Amino acid sequence: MPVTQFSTPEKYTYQNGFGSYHETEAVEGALPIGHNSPQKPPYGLYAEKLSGTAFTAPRHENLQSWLYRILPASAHSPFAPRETESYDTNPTTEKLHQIPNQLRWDPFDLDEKVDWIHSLKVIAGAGDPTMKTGLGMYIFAAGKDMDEHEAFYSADGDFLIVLQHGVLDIQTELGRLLVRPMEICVIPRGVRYRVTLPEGPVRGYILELYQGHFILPELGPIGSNCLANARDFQAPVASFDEDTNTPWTLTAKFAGHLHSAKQNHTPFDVVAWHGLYYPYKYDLGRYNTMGSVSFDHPDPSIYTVLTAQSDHPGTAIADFVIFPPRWLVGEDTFRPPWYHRNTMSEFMGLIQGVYDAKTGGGFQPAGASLHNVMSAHGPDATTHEKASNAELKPMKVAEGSMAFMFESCLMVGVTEWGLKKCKKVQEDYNAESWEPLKPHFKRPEGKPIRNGSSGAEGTIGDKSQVPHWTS
Ligand SMILES: O=C(O)Cc1cc(O)ccc1O
Ligand SMILES: [Fe+2]
Repeated sequence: MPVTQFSTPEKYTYQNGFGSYHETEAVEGALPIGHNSPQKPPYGLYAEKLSGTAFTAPRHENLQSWLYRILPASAHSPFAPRETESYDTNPTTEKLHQIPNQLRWDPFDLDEKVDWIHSLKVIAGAGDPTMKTGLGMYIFAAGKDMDEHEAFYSADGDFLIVLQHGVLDIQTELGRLLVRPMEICVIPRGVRYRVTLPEGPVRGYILELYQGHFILPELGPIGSNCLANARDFQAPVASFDEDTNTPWTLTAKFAGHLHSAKQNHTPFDVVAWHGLYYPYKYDLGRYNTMGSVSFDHPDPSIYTVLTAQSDHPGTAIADFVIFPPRWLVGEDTFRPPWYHRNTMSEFMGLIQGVYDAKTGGGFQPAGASLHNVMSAHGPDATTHEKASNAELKPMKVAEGSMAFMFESCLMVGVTEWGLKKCKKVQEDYNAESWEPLKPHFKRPEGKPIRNGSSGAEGTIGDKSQVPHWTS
C-alpha cells in the first residue's frame, strides 16, 4: 500500500521517532544546557518535571520529561467535583456485565452537542484506574470544540485514540498535534490538552491504559525493520501561548470522575521541554504489513502496531492490532481468519471499508465487536462460503479498508451504556454470522471408523498427503 503523504500545515511541526529522547525549544536558549533545574532557568521560566513512571523505574522503562514554562502546573485553585452524578468512566463503580456472548454493535452515532470531555463513553473495560490495573475501551463522538479556555487531562491512564471520522486538533502542553483520518495518537496520563474540531464532528475509539505504557512489539525473526517503524511516530515541538490574565478551567478525569479547578493563566505555556514522556501520533498508512508467502493464515500478532505488556512477557494488557490492505497469496489455504477461541479478549472496530473476516455486512465502519475470553468466533457464513471456494490467485484484500483490534489478556466487562443505553447491540449477530453455517462433513466410504480405538493407520508418511508444492 502506498505510504500516505500528508503535507503538514506550518503550525504543526513534529520530531520523529518512537521512544526517542526529544528536546525542543520554541525560543532559542530556553532549554538549560547541562542542567535540568538551574537556580534561575533561562528567561525567567519555571522548571517542572513530568513523570510517567516511578522515579526508580529501570532505565529501559523510565519515562519522564522536563518542562520549562511560564507558570508551574500547580498554580491553580483546588479542584471541585463536577458532573459527579452523570459522568463516570470508572469501570469499577459502574456495574459491568460479564457475559460470554459474542457482541456486535451497529455504528455509533455522531453527536453534535458535546465537546471532547463529554463525548467519552466507556463501552467495556477491566481492572481499576485507582489500582493502576487494566484498561478501559471508549467510544467518542463529539461535535463541539472544548471551551476556549478549558484544558483536560486524565490521571487514570494513557489514551490511545483511534480516529474514525473527522480531524482532531489537539493543543497539548508539549505542543500541537493534528490528527487526521487514518492517524492515531497517544496522549500520556497527566498531559494537559484541549481538543478542537477544525472539520466538524469527530468519532472514534479510545483505549485507556490504566497500567504501563505502549511500546513497539518485538520483531523477533522479522529482524530490525517492518511493522510500525520507529521513525514514523511523530511528537510535537514546543509551542506556547503567553497569557497570564485570563480565567481558565482545568478539568481532570480522576478515578473516572470529573473535577475542575480555576487558574488565571494558560496551561499551554511550555516554552521548551526535553525527555521521553510526550504525546505522539502515527499514520496507519505507514504500517509495513507482513504476511505469509507460502501457506496458512498467521496469528494476527504480525499486525501489532503497539503493545502494552503485562508482567508476563508476550502477554499483553493491550495490543493495538490493525488489518491494513495487503496481498494474500497462500496456496491451498483458507485465507480469512480461522475459527477460534482465544484466552485473550478481542475488541474490534472498523475505521473504513470492509473487514475481510466479516463480509456479510453486519460489521460496519464506526461499529464494533467484542469476542471475550473463549467466546468462539471466526468468519461469518458468507465469508466462509466465498473463501472456501475462491480461486487462490494472489489477491489484494481490505483495499480502502482499516479494521483494528484491542486485544487484552483480561476478561472485559461491558458497561450498562455498552449493553443497553447505547441501543446499538445487534440481537441477530450469531443468527447472521455462524448459525447459518452448514455441515459439509462426508463420511468417507470404505474407511474404518476408529472412534478412540488404537488403529495404527495414520497420515504420517502417506505421500498422498504431502502438499503439491513440496512433492
Ligand atoms: O477474530 C478476528 O477477526 C481477529 C483475528 C484476525 C486474524 O487474522 C486471526 C485471528 C483473529 O482473532
Ligand atoms: Fe479473533
